[in-house]
Amino acid sequence: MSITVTSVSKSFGSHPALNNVSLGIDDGMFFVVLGPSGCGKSTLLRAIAGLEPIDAGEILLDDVPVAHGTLHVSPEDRRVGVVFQSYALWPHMSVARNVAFPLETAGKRRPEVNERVAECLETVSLSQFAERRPAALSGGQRQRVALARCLAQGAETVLMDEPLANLDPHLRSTMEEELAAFHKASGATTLFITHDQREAMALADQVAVMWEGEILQVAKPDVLYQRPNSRRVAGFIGQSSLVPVTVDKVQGGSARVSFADVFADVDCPMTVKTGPATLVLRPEHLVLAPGGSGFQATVLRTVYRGGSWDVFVKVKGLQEPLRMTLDRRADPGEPLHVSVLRGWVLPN
Ligand SMILES: Nc1ncnc2c1ncn2[C@@H]1O[C@H](COP(=O)(O)OP(=O)(O)OP(=O)(O)O)[C@@H](O)[C@H]1O
Repeated sequence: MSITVTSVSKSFGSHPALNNVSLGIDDGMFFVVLGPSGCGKSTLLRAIAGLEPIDAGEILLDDVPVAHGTLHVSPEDRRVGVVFQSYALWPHMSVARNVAFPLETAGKRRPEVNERVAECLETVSLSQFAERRPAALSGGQRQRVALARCLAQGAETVLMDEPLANLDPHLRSTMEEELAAFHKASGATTLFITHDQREAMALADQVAVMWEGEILQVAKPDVLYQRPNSRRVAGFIGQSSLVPVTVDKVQGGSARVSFADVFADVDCPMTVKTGPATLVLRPEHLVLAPGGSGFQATVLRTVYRGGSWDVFVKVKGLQEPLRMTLDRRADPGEPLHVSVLRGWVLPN
């Protein structure tokens, strides 16, 4: 099922939770909405599910309007499954019954239901808890029951609101793999909401970065990382140093830039012109230069990351330190020779 959101706005009192939001999700896509707490992610998901009426704009499912003007198609008639952060389980039913319930109400036969429930509980590693009540489960386990229920329904479109939020890191990455495998096997269009950029990068075909009710950029994860369209996206996705530079020369998608006494050839959007600009340097864009080449930098502080060190270096003429990753220890005060391998000039 494809999802098209066009110029959707929604306010709570005078607070705009969604401000002119537009996005297109193709049939079968794994689409992640990424943004900090309170930016409007859940409101967007609820609007698509039909749980929140919108003030303006239009929402189409498979090119059919479900919200527009006075039209508001009810959630039951939108054929989308929703997994919430708060698990919404029936407390008086066992785990297995919670998962089976939507299949039973859809009129599936008992052997088929049992088989499907067993499969889905296996997927979320909860087979041994099938007869427990939700109250006797941990938060993470309840979340997995909610996921299993959604998987069991085989919904054509699944909307997930931070479904992995309460899981410990190990289980979280297992569940990420399960979700990716489920998505591949089912082909269900998936809208996944998270504030965790690592999760977004791992799962998404496309990521929309959201900030204060607006969509800042929609792109594939690698494009978002390598070619952010603004300081905000560059700062929100991955680690970066934002360096004020002068663009001296532009040719196609590359630019020669200078800052302090440093010259570097980097990537840039076609729209960039010569003059002042901001350069995004990821830690891996900076490397130790061989044999005293490159420019001089002094180590300010280091943080051990298990196998590598985050190193913050001071460069004469730059106000902010640059961040790089080294595979050896470097001590504060140590002089380094550094060169710029790559970089990305932000659009003006
Ligand atoms: N029913 C409501 N009444 C009033 N304000 C609301 C309501 N629902 C959401 N808001 C406000 O709208 C804004 C967006 O909320 P929303 O839940 O969509 O954010 P979010 O990005 O999903 O946050 P989180 O990651 O913390 O769940 C917030 O400022 C929130 O306080």
